[in-house]
Amino acid sequence: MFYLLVVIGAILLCVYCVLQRCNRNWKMLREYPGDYRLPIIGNGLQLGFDSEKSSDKIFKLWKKHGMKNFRMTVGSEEWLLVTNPDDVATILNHPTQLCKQVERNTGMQPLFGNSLSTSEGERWRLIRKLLTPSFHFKTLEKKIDTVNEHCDRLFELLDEEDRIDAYKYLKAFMLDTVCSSLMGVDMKFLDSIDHPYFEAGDTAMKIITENYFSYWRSLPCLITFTKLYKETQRIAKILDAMSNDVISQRRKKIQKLIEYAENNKNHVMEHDVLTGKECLLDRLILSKLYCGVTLTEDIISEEVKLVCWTGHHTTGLALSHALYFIAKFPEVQHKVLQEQKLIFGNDRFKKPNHKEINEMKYLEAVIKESIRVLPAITKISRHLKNDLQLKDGRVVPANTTVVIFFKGMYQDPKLFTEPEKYNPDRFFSPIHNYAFVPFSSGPRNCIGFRFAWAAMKGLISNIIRRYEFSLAGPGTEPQFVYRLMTESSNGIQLNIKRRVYS
Ligand code: HEM
Repeated sequence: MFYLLVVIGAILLCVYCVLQRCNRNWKMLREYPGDYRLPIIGNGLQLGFDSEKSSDKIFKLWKKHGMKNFRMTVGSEEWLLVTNPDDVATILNHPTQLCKQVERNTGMQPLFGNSLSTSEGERWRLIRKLLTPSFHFKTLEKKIDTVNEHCDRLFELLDEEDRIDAYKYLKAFMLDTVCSSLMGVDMKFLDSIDHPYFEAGDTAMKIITENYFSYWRSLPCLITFTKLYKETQRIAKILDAMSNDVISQRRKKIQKLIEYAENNKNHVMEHDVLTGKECLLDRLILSKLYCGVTLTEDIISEEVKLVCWTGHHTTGLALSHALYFIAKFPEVQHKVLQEQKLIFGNDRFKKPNHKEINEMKYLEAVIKESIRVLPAITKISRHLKNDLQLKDGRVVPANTTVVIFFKGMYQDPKLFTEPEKYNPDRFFSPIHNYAFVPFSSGPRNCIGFRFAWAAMKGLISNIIRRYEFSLAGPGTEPQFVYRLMTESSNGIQLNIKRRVYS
């Protein structure tokens, strides 16, 4: 009887503590605008049941609450949606608030395990440190050479076409570039643009978005009976097969290189495997050499899967969207071309180098404006481990999910005048340093941002001197959907014609 009373007492104490804590959190959160919350589901119904439309609904709520930071309760989780750039700076630059949102991680983990983008603590620190040298700016010149090489292969295909779905070609181009530059293998995806990996990669994005907005996702007993679960298993197998293929091809190459080095002792230090900067996969496979820890096969496979998918999907979308706007606005296309002529004269075939890529300021503004209008990633997040004070003195309590809502920020007239207009020139006027951070910032920013810029500017520089682009015409206008990334459900259909220089 005594023990029973102790147990009941302990349970009551716990309940009391939880209620107290919620109450404390709620007192802090209700300082922000937001709607009335229903018991258990909170404001969940306001997101609806179609995950593809949830981001649009959040956008409408943001407008309703004065285009300012606002709160929502989704199931049992508290969200603060942030669009104030001063607050974005505080959050992203925080040295210890580095955990990602629980909902997003639950969405990604079935496909990408506990890889760099979802992990925290020791695992995240170890892998981040191990992979960072592969993205160092000193490695860029070589990466640009790889971009140029794959452009040649891409143009052999485009020369045969007069109309393309840019997604198909540019995702394959990016995946080949990622595999060659970072994995040290030539996978030749451009030779099979209908490879099942691409359908799997697209479906992965839908699954992550659906998981993100499904309240019942954290009940595994319910999930295992759903169609979504079976689909997730199917996609996971395809993504696994691709990364395992990449790893086994590189392992064979490493083996050959080591044998060669053993037989030719003078050449040992000359090879990439032993200088170890460029090839990300070598750093994973030979991790003992670089960080003193041997990684398991599972860890290597998860990291390769993540880098291949995220590296080609985000950049492939951003590139396609930039070409879409270039095709839609002939005056923008003309200015991009003029800038190329200033750099290369009338040479349509000169491959750009790092210095020339840095000179392409107008092209950079075009890509930025394309990402602003169609955010490659619509939101990023941090799950707060401790209370966090924002600039106006209000405190966001621990356990809140802070969602940096890019889609809202980029449409905020306080930050971008006439935000509905596509106007690359706006990037030549001063803007708040944290009003536009598509690659995030601070200790957990996008590890691949330099590579992404080099690939995007390198590809467009090559392609725009070779072809003219226009929209494919009535009935083909892209239907944009705001998943965790912005995508068109019917691709990006463009007319393409060999360019004649006047
Ligand atoms: C236009 C292209 C790209 C965009 C817009 C983009 C954007 C982002 C953003 C917003 C994040 C989240 C950062 C955060 O939560 O603070 C991220 C993370 C990441 N990105 Fe990118 N990215 C792009 C290309 C790439 C490429 C080319 C690679 C690699 C080849 C890459 C690899 C990663 C990885 C591994 C992470 C996780 C980093 C971590 O959590 O430590 N991304 N990216």
